[in-house]
Amino acid sequence: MAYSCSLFHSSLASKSNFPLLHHRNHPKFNRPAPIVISCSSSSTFDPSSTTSSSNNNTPSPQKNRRLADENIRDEARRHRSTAKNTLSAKYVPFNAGPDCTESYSLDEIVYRSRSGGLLDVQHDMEALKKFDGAYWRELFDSRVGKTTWPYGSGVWSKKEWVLPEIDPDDIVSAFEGNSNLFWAERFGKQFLGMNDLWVKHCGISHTGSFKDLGMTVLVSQVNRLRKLKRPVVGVGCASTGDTSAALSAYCAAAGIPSIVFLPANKISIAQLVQPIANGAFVLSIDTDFDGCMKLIREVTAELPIYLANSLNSLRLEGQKTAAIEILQQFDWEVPDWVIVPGGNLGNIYAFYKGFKMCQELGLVDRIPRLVCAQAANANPLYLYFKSEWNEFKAVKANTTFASAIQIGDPVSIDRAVYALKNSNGIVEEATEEELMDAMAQADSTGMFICPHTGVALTALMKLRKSGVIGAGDRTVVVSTAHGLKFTQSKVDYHSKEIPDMACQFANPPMQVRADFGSVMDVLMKYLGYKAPKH
Ligand SMILES: Cc1ncc(COP(=O)(O)O)c(C=O)c1O
Ligand SMILES: N[C@@H](CCOP(=O)(O)O)C(=O)O
Repeated sequence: MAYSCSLFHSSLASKSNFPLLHHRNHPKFNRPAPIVISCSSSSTFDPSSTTSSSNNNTPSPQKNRRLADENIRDEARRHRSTAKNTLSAKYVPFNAGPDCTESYSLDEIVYRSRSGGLLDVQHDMEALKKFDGAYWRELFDSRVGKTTWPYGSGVWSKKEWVLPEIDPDDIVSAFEGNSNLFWAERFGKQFLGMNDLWVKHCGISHTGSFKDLGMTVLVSQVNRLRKLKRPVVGVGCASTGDTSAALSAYCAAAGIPSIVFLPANKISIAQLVQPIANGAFVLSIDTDFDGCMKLIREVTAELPIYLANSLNSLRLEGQKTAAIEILQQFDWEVPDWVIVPGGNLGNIYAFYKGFKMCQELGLVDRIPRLVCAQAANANPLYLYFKSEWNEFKAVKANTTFASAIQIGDPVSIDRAVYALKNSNGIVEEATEEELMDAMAQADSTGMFICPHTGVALTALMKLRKSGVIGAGDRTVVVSTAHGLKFTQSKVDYHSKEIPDMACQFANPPMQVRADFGSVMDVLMKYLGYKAPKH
C-alpha cells in the first residue's frame, strides 16, 4: 500500500550535518520547498532510507516496496543511509558532576565506574537538540505499528535515543514495546472514584514482562560485540524469573549462549520453564535473589560472561522507552502520576530518564510525579524514604507473593533515589493482604494482573485515600508482568488457602453434582431468582 508523502530535497541533507535527513514540515529549518514523491508507509521518516529515496525523485509507487525475495533486514540494509551518523552515546559515571572526564565506549565491557559506582548511558544531547521536540514527536509517531526493521519495535522506534550507533543488522528484536495503555474505567470508578486511571501493560509482551524492553538492547549490543570479536562467550544474569526469561529468549533468537542463576524454589513454575524451554543453562541455587546477584557479579568478573542485570546501564536505555511511549499514547500530554513497582530499582530510574529526556528535548514541558511501590516484605527503599533519605540499609527480603520484587539489596538504589528526588516522588508499600486484595479487585474488573501490579495499585489506593492523588489526576499504573506467569498466587487466593489472609475478594468455583436439579438450585440461588408459583 503506497501513499503520498512529502520529503525534503536532498540538498538539505548534503548541507546539514544532521544524521536524520528525512523530516517534513519541520519549523526549525528554512529549506527548499518539499518535493512530493510516493513512498511506502514503511519508509516514511526512516532515517536509514535517505539514500534510496533522496537519490531518485521519480514518483514510483513501488520504489520503496520490499522486493519479493527480500526479508525486512535486507530491506533495511538496502535503505541504509550513507550519511554520517552524528548521534552518539557513551558510558559515564552515574550522576557525575560536570567536571568528570571519565567515560567509556559502549563497545567496552564495563559495568562500574573507576570508583565502583554505577554507570549511566549518556547521549550527546547537543546533537539530539539540533532537532526540536516537534521533529522527534513526529518521527516517533510515524513508526508506530509498522513492520519496518527495526523501527516497528517500540524500543527501536526510538533508536536515536537508545543506541544511535548500532547497525540495524546487529539488532535482536521481537518487535517488543508498543504495549497497550488500558483505561481502567471500572476499577477507577468503583474502587477509587477516578475517571482518568490507566494501566500500562508492559507485561503483555514477548516473554511476559517489561524486561524485554531492556533485553533487546543488551542482547543487540552483545551481538555487536561478538561480531567485533570481543571476548563474550555468553550472557548471564541473576533473576527472580523475568530477567532470566527475557535474556534466554533474546539470546536464543540470536544464537548466543545464556546462563541464568535462579534462587531455588522462589520463582513461579511459568517463569522457571521459560529459560529451560529457550535452551539457557539454568542454575537453581540454594539462596535468595540477593545471593544469586552477588554470585553472578563474582562470576562475570572472572569469566567472559556478559552481565545482563540492570546493573548494566544498557538495559535501562530500552526500559526508558516505556515512559516515552506513555507520553506518545497520551498524544504527548503529561500524566500527573506514574506508579512503578520496585525491586532491584532499575526501572523507576528508567522511567525517570525517559520522561526527563522528553522534557529536555522539548517533546513535553514537564515530567510526572513518580511513585515507587514496594512489597512490605522487601521494602529497603520504602524504609529509606521514611527515614527522609537519612540512612539506607539493605534488608533480608522475606517471602512475598510479589516474588519478582523479593529483593533486599537493590543494585540501583542510587538511581532510584535520584529519580524520586528529581520528580518530587514518593515511595509506598503494600502488605501481602493488601497486594493480593488489590490484584483480585483489579482482576474482577476485567484485568488479569501480576502481584507486583497489585503492589502498585495498593500504593495508588493509599495515596488516593490520603488525598495525595486527587480524583481527577491522570494516573498511570505500570503493570510489569503478565498475570499468567503468576497463576498459582491467584489459585491460592481464590481457594482461600492463604494462612492469616481473609481473601475477601475470593471467587472460588462452586462444586456441584452433575444433575439438572442441583445445577438449577445453585443457579437460582446465585441469581436470587425464585421460580414463579403456578
Ligand atoms: C514483574 C516485575 N515487576 C517489577 C520489578 C521491579 O523492577 P526493578 O527491579 O527494575 O525495580 C521486577 C524485577 O525486579 C519484575 O520482574
Ligand atoms: N525482577 C528481576 C530482578 C532482577 O532485576 P534486573 O532488572 O536487575 O535484572 C528479575 O526478573 O530477575
